[in-house]
Amino acid sequence: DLGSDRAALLALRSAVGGRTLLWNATLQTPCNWAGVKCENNRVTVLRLPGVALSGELPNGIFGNLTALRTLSLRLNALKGSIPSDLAACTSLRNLYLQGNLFSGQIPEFLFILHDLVRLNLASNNFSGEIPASFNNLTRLKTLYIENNQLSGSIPELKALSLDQFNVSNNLLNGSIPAKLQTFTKECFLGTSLCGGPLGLCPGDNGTLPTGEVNINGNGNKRKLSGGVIAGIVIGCVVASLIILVLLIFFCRKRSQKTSSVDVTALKHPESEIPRDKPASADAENGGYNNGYSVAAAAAAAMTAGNGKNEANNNSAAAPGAKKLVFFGNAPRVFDLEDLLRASAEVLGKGTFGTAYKAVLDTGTVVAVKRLKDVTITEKEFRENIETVGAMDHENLVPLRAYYYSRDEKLLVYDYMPMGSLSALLHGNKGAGRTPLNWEIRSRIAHNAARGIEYLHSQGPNISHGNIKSSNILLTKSYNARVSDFGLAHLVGPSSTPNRVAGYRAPEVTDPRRVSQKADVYSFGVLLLEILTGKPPTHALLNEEGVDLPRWVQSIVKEEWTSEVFDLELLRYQNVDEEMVQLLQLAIDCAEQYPDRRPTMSEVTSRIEELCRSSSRDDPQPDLVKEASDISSR
Ligand SMILES: Nc1ncnc2c1ncn2[C@@H]1O[C@H](COP(=O)(O)OP(=O)(O)OP(=O)(O)O)[C@@H](O)[C@H]1O
Repeated sequence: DLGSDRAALLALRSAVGGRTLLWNATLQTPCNWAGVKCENNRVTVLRLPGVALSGELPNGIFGNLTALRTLSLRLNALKGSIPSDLAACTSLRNLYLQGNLFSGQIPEFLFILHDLVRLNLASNNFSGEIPASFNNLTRLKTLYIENNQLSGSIPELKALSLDQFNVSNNLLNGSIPAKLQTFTKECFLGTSLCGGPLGLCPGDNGTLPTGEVNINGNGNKRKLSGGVIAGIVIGCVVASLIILVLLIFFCRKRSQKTSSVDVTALKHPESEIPRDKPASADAENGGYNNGYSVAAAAAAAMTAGNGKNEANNNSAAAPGAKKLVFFGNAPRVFDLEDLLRASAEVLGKGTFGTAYKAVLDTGTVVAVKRLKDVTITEKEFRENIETVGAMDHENLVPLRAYYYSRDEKLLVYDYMPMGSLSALLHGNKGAGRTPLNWEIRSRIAHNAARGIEYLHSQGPNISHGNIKSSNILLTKSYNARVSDFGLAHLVGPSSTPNRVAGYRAPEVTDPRRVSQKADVYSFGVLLLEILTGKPPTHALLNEEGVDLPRWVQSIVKEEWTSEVFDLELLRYQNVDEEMVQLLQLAIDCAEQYPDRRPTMSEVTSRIEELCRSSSRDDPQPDLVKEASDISSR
């Protein structure tokens, strides 16, 4: 009954949960505890993903939770074997244990659970062979067992009709059974398997096709004759020489080009920006230097060397180069002339150039970014900017238009009146400060995650590349929008200011070589910043400062404690479970190894899950939860 379910949950908490599961034990019913769902007075769903559970699951707990249909303990630090009394949970349909440290063989008792539909044991330390008894689980649709130490060959799984399957990164060998050969090769990589998507096995049809070497197999390579080897070596040497000659040729061409750019840059030096006050409003403080008017001068600087003059002397410019290029079908409400006449004010100087607030005659306010150090070609620039302009999501700051000429590159964005998250968190500590309670912070985190998730959904190679709190801008109602996306691809090599380093994933050694997983890292640091109220700095650059991920991890390792959280946040409420869950998510995102970080869509659904009670603008949380349950990867 519910009483014994409740007792079992509390036993689970004291065995592996420590203080991370802040379930309110004074409540008689466990049905409102985070991660718990009931039906007909029994606990049917237990989802505790990524909440730092650790240690071994003892026997005697799951034997009581016999009505469980979904059990998710993924992304924790559970070790040892799966307790055998789980066999009593015969209604179990979904079992997600991926991302733990479970070891030993895949236990036989799992095959009594005939209702299992989704089974995910990936990214653990399971060893031994894949049991043929999987054939008992005739309803199984998902079998993920990748990233383990499983050995031997894959048994025939004739009784199963799987939709999802992955055995990659195991010690498996032998041929892929016919029934599984419909899955793509990614599902088998990192093993010594052969056949199906990985190509023929030795001995299939007598021999390997001529010239084919099984790159996946370990002992399956056929010996090549001395003549063939000599041929390959000579071929490689000749090819390297040709590449070398081509490289020298292109480098020469490129250096000629660079010097011609330098000459034109001298004609329109940066010094045209008024120097009465440095044009570097502290971006970390929001960059709103009211009363500092650069007005017409800045507007002129924004378009230095172009406009009317250029019409006469820049005949090399592409057709339309003297015009603002607008995105989408929206009517052109202003043109370059209007922008020139606008009064402008410096918002701040960033990695890619200086940002201005420009107020047009019509009253329209826009933010104009004047890019510096653009070294890619015009064609590349226009292609890249088209991709940026095509992005359309309520949590992205829309890029309305751009201007490109040889000497000037301008980007026109919607102006965001409430400034940046950086300014909100670290600016104005005195009276008149917007109090940042949990509701606002968690909503900003959710909005930003959605914006980045949208970007990532546009293609595997699309990433933001510069996620940080000064690029999270706020609307009047404190909804957040992500800005500055795609700019890393628009400029050439340039030095990156120190403050970016605190957000940069450890594997990103060249700031332009960004990836979605690197974005997830930066987003993790951003979450830590939201929760701790501390700006990230880089240990190497500022020994006094905090390396946020390391600092938080060191505290969390000792004991879960309220010390990590921003005091301002704690002024409104005690540390509660959602805050701890968001902290755990932040730590997961800021994992050192990219593969261990969640994807942005996983991040969004985890935030949605934990915001459900506090956020009113949560879109269809149940749908999202179901989706994350099914794809739980
Ligand atoms: N559309 C906008 N509306 C309002 N303020 C903006 C807008 N775009 C940028 N800002 C503000 O202008 C300042 C400078 O922005 P900018 O993006 O040039 O630099 P940054 O964000 O500090 O660094 P980076 O160039 O690396 O992104 C920041 O404080 C930023 O919050």
